[in-house]
Amino acid sequence: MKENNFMKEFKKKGRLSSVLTSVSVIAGMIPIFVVMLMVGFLSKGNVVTGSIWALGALICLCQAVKAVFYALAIWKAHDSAYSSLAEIRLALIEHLRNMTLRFFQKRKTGDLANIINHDVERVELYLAHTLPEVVITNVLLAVIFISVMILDWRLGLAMISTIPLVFLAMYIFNKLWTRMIEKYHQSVKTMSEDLMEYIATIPAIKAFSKDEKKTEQVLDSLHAYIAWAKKATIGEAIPMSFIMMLLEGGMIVLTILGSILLRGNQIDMVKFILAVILGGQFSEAFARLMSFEHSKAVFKNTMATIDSVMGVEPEEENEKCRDLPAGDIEFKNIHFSYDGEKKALEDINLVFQKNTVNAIVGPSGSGKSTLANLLMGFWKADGGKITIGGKSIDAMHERDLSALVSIVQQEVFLFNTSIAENIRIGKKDAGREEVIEAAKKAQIHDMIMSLPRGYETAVGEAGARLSGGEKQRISIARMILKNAPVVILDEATAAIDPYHEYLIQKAISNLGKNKTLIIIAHHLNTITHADQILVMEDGRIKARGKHEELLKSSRMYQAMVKAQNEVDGWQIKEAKAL
Ligand SMILES: Nc1ncnc2c1ncn2[C@@H]1O[C@H](COP(=O)(O)OP(=O)(O)OP(=O)(O)O)[C@@H](O)[C@H]1O
Repeated sequence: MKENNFMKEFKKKGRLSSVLTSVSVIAGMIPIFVVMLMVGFLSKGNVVTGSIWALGALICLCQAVKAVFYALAIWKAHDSAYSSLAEIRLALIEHLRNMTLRFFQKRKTGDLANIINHDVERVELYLAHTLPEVVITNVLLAVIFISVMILDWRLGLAMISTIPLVFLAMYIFNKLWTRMIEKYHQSVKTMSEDLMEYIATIPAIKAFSKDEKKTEQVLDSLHAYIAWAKKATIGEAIPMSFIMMLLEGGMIVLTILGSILLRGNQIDMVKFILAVILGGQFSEAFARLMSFEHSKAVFKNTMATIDSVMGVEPEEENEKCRDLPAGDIEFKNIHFSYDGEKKALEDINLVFQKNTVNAIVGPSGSGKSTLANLLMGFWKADGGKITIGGKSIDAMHERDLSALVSIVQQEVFLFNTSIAENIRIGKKDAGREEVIEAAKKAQIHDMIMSLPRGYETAVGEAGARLSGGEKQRISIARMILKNAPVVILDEATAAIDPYHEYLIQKAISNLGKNKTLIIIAHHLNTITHADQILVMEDGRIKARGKHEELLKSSRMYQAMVKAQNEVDGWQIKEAKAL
């Protein structure tokens, strides 16, 4: 749904509100004319008491009609705005549902959440509050202008004589405001991203107590934003005062011309006073209309932000296939860069044979996770080809690839529902017995049973504070249920105590023999039995082979094993000392 379609849709819904608003405005104007008419009659002395009562009743009726129709108009505007709001949110969610994983790797989730929550909320603000006011003001301006023209066309033209200058000034200032609003949006976005990151990392920040600089940085960015907002307010106030002055100019022209016409008996006093009153209302209403320009610019900017998501066409999906091509995995001449400059993977050629255990080792930043990301289809290689069972993953449907390859990531995401539901994500129709069986294989059943509500314990409950290792085992239970032929395990980098490491190892071995296992290993002692170990450095594969072969052939691997042994020796000493 693009901006235009969306606006068309809203305007259709908002038509009734506009009609109600117009009736309310006209009803509000009638008393002024009636009073002036009465003043005219009074000045000629031909008014009976009954007419004054009738006039009072008419004014009351007009005010009541104005109030009732205004309330109805606002209700209808809110009704249309809220249904539009829901429609935009649904359209956004539906659109995001169709986007491939690659899209979510590029767009920050915080940014998308901000659009769905705050930007859409801003649309409501404009549609439900500003737009009805814009309609009211436009109708009011039209009614006033027509009335003054009927009173005396020369006064009508005098009233609008400075309007061309107002439009010229608006044209000039609008460019300045558009820039200001873009800057405002950008700074609000940066500030909210900073704040979100800050709140998410408070525990880590606190751990650094006095030495941490992040709090000051966030406060600085808030102060900078406030200083900028103040400057922007001045940038808006000064041009607005100038425009107001120009509008008042129209009133002055009308008063001078009216006085001349009055003196020359070309109009009577009643017409003159009525024109002056209406002229005052006209410039007031016009100034209000101008003040909505700012909201309109914010609205346009918001719609452009929403369009930055809606405008991205979902990538065309490949056909789903009937027989998933489980088999050897092959990377042929793979090149990849995240930013188009720095190579994250270079000239990768490898084969993970079906149903073998493979390990990828290497220093931090050497490209291990990137390799897994490419196999999962999170990112597309810049050059080369990845095949599973001979079929290129680029030609596979996203769901097929996801059915073929599972990943247990370092950071396991758990939904805030029961532990059973979290495991069931692996297979949504799995029965309770199946869930328990998977948890047993993943070595997490006993821990779950020790919780007060067992499998029904919600992950967010105080009793279910799970350690990194426990979360990984829940994730392994999901994998067991999912039963994909290829499993990638991104080992936690953080040190896990030997007992938990043993449980994770046991859980992995329970995944089943008929799986292709790819372990991104940070603890070398867990992969000595692997059928193939790839040693990576700077995005390239530097050596490959079994543990014993690499111990002989790769200096880098030797150094890594030596470092690991030192850590293990140190851990054993620590344990003995306790
Ligand atoms: N999302 C990303 N955007 C940009 N660059 C990235 C991204 N993810 C990783 N990189 C960069 O790509 C290179 C390879 O990173 P990768 O995460 O694959 O290494 P790794 O070997 O898995 O590291 P670690 O052991 O620390 O997890 C690094 O230079 C890293 O900074």
